[in-house]
Amino acid sequence: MTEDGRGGAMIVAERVGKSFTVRARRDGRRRRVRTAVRAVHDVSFTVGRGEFVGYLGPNGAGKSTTIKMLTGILTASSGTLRVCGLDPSRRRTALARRIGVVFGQRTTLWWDLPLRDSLALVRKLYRVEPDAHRARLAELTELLELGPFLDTPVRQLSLGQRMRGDLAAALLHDPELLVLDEPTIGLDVVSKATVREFLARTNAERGTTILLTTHDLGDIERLCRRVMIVDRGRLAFDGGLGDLRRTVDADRMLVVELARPGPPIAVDGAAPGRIAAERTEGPRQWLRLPRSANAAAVVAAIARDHDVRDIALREAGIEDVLAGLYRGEHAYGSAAPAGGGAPAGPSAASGSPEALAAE
Ligand SMILES: Nc1ncnc2c1ncn2[C@@H]1O[C@H](COP(=O)(O)OP(=O)(O)OP(=O)(O)O)[C@@H](O)[C@H]1O
Repeated sequence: MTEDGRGGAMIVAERVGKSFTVRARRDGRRRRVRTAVRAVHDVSFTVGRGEFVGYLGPNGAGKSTTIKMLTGILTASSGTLRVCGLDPSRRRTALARRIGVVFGQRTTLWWDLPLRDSLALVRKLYRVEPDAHRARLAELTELLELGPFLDTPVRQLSLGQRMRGDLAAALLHDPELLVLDEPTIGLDVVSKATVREFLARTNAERGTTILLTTHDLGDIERLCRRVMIVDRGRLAFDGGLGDLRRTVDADRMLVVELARPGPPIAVDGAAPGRIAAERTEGPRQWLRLPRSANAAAVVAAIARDHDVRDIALREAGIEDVLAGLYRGEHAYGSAAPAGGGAPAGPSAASGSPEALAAE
């Protein structure tokens, strides 16, 4: 990478950590104790120019804290961080000219101003030349379909309209990197589709690097070629969605439709343990198949012993995979993480504060 980050790597995080000091009563004691909460622990990764990366994890995993460090809002407690070749907390203003940031839960627009005026102020903040601004605004207006509400005060915009306005504000200065924290939260299916389509085009056609935090699995499946999963402050997985499915060895589900309702089906001998229906609904039954089970043998055994109308084998969707990971049912694979972080383990310290000192 060159000094200014134009060579290839857009984000380089090396063993980045962040601890917060909080004061809380512990074990019913009256005195409050200062404790350190490790929100992010030794996270290392590199994001290359032009990548579209999902940054995922359960609530409280450390995603927002990471994004705040990347954008210079928070300073890392340990490790080194470079975004566009800059140290975000020391070069916040210089960095702001090169990145765009959207927080789905908050707007950066001026509440009382029409969207058009809000965007004009953004132009001034980022010192975009008037001609470049006009051209870029026209382009964003078309892509994000802003036309019908450009002259409406931001406070009167629907959530979906406001989000499109926020995206325009974040991209008016044509940043190299776009950081998004839950950009589709609360949006209806049509607005989500518009936002996703826009993001996909921005990445593909302008080459904008995008880092996306979301709990919306549709966002991930539609947009992210690479996902990083943070769990209790540690980077637990870094790879493609397909790799994630393979790595976690997620169970498959067999859905059997019998000719008539009957007792729960059970099959012996096709896997190390017994496979039994975990759910029945009239003539339909659901059997969970571990990866180690021989699906053909299970299907043959059921067909031999039951009057079967239909059988379908459902591969685990990304939703099942992530739900299992977050609940701790699957171990993260040893292939992860790339970039040098350690797999999550019982020693991960986020959410388990360490006492510093009694007040
Ligand atoms: N300012 C703060 N002071 C103390 N603790 C904090 C602070 N900000 C975050 N934390 C703690 O750090 C941990 C990580 O929080 P963070 O907001 O980064 O998680 P997240 O992955 O973004 O969660 P969510 O998906 O719910 O938004 C949590 O245990 C949280 O309580």
